[in-house]
Amino acid sequence: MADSVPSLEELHALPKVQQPTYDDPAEVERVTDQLRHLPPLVFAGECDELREKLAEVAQGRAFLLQGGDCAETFDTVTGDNVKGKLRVLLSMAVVMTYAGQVPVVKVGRIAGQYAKPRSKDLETRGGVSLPAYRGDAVNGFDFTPKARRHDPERLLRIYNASSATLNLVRAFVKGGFADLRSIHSWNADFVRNSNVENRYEALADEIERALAFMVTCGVSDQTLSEVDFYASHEALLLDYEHAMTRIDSRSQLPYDTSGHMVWIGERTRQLGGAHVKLLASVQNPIGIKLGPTSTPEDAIALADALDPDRIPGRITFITRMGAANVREKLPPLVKGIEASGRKVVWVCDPMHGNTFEAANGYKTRSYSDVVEELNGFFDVHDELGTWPGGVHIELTGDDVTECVGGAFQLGEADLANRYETTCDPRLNRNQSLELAFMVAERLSDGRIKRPTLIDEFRHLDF
Ligand SMILES: O=C[C@H](O)[C@H](O)COP(=O)(O)O
Ligand SMILES: C=C(OP(=O)(O)O)C(=O)O
Ligand SMILES: [Mn+2]
Repeated sequence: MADSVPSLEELHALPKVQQPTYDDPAEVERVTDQLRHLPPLVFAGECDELREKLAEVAQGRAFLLQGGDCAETFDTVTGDNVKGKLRVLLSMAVVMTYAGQVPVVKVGRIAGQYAKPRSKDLETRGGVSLPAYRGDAVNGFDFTPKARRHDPERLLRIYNASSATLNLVRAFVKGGFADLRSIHSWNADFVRNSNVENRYEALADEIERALAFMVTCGVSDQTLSEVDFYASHEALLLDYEHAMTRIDSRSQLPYDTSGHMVWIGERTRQLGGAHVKLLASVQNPIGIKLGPTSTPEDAIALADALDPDRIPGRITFITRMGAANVREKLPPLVKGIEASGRKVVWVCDPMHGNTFEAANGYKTRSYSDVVEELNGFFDVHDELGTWPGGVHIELTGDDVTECVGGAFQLGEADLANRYETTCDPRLNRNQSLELAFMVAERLSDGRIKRPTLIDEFRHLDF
């Protein structure tokens, strides 16, 4: 990649948006100095490995599942919470791999997703205005002046929280939890009688039979017991991401070691801006969010700025058009990039273009809009002959009530029951698994000649 890492001063001199306003620069410097001396959270070789897997996705030989919280919080860095997110992601991946018949690259919005861009700088309640909550990396969720102060010390806390999370994720995925032979137990405490559960259990039974056969044939134990799982987040806070950027001792090249994959958000992807400049200088695979106002020229210019050498797997475009826009807005972008000769990963984020406020004031999304955008995404790629490379989902392993619809037909009145997100509404575990079946169905459409598993499940009445 072309650029060397800019100094922090150079970065801050560039146009930048969505940054904290700290009141004591000396405090920020003390914190970033400490961060610079702490060990990297990820190893450069792992970032390369993920980039190579994403290159396979770009070629249409694999599919990306990227998912997790909108905003991780310090309070939810617990064993149960991390396990819950991991098991829903692993279950989704199994459904997509087996029913969709495609290898799935697994990436969490996890171990670093602590900073949020916001539409408004201030939040007003009962006539009182305070700084908006910008994620635990910046300030606290409580509506008090003390909590809402932008506190640089929090950057050290996100380092520690990310480190604890990643440590557990690594232990789970390499230490036996992800063993394919225990897929039944990942969802052992499903809500009984759910149609999603029936489908999952039927699929798990079939996989168990297939695994028994593979073991008999001599497939190695390690293949079944370990998975590769990667961490990603939005690289929003320039001070933090810059402090976590290190030179790889093997290659002498810079990597942002705060996560394996980092992405640039819809609000911070200005050409010539600080975020693009910083991420252009590191070797990690990079995501770029593209909303409905993006033009093909924007997409091409961003790809050129971030990937002048056209390194396979480097660029993932995460499109978030909204269900009503995707069929009109996505094709010009895909055509433009294809015409430029690039092979990128195209991922659908069916969440961020479909947010609305329910009558009772909750920020929510409808499961049917999510499915509608995904269907539009698959249809567009079918028509253009390009590969629909993956999905990017805000989800949780808990049975929260934040998005309406889905198998249990959650209504707006149900939102109050378990609305726990501090930012955007997430799919709960059942909605997430239901979505995985929908995606698997689209992936296997017309590609698998034998009667599909989905056909076999039809009698289950879902
Ligand atoms: O994921 C993030 C949100 O979409 C973003 O922070 C904007 O949310 P807001 O409109 O509530 O500020
Ligand atoms: C803020 C987010 O998305 P976007 O940049 O697409 O709005 C997000 O992914 O949480
Ligand atoms: Mn979000």
